Amino acid sequence: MNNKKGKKGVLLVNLGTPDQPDTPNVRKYLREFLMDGRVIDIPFAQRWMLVNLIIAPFRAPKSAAEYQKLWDERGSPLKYYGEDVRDLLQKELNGDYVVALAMRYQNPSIASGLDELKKAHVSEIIVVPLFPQYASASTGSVADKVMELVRKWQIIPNIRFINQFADDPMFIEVIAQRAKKWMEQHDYDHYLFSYHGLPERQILKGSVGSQCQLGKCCNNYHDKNRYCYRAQCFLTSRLIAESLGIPEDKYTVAFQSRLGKTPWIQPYTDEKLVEFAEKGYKKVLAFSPAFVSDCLETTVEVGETYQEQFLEAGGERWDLVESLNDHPLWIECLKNLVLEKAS
Ligand SMILES: C=CC1=C(C)c2cc3[nH]c(cc4nc(cc5[nH]c(cc1n2)c(C)c5CCC(=O)O)C(CCC(=O)O)=C4C)c(C)c3C=C
Ligand SMILES: [Fe+2]
Ligand SMILES: [Fe+2]
Repeated sequence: MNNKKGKKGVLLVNLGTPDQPDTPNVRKYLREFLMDGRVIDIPFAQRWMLVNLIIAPFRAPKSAAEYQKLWDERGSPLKYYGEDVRDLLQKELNGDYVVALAMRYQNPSIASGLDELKKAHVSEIIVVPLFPQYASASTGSVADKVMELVRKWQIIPNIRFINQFADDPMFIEVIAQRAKKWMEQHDYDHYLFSYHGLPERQILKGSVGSQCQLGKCCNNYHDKNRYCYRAQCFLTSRLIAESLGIPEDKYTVAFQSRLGKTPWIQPYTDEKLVEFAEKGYKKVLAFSPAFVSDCLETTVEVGETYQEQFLEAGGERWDLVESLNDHPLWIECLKNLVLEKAS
């Protein structure tokens, strides 16, 4: 080999999606997903009973119906945009890099992505969990799985994890550009930044030295709450709002998709949207900046379910800013993260 340093590998990892939008495939996906101890962080036996006897059997048919709304001729957007982004990033990085795509749950698996990189004899692996804000249930789980697999290798290459990019200027810029298209066409009364929720205890468990007191600390992002998911969500929202000239009193940060009975981080999106209608807001533009591609949580939950609820509560217009998907600046942003270049 001429190049003594060898190629470097990039492993892009998103959450995962069912193979098909039918009940058996959704059940299989939910089982793998929710049996992850970083997602449902309770003792194994309790988790097993909750997932296998309650959530998977009852939730699977309902979720499958939602997935059918999401599916299009190319399948699940989370997967096909992942494939597009992998191919575009491979073109952008020169031949010194091999880019592989993996999903934390279901397919293509992290094991198959790592295998691809191993076969390419990469000297280093850069793992990019496709979650802008760090959470143990998403980013942490990807790192956990990669380490579980790689620790069995005879030769362990250098590995670098990109743990968050909540304030990356190019990431912010793509969302702002997508939003401008809507803002040029409509005069919105209010803007909503809706993020995937988390059980409160998961944030508190990561709060070293108890610096994170939910609701009190998250507006202020600093080195001690750097990995507080809620604080990062506020940070992303503030940066997008600043970039679009949206004043503080015209936007709200909220959290969606709670599961189970324990408290999740607040405020809750479904409660906020009713409050918006009660306050007389007629036109709302929603952002989903926890997701890099359109998926069930964005297109169906925010774009359809919350839209219906807002209109029923008296609102007149509810639009959703598309995710980063295959935007050229998003590919540029990933390239910079991999090359450790400032955006
Ligand atoms: C921002 C990243 C995500 C975090 C953090 C996260 C935590 C988390 N999720 C659940 C439960 C469910 N999430 C579901 C779908 C889903 N979640 C994310 C991302 C994060 N989840 C995405 C991108 C998706 C959509 C995937 C797709 O195929 O489009 C689902 C399945 C759908 C449903 O039945 O509603 C569940 C369940 C928990 C419990 C949790 C943290 C504790
Ligand atoms: Fe989720
Ligand atoms: Fe916090």
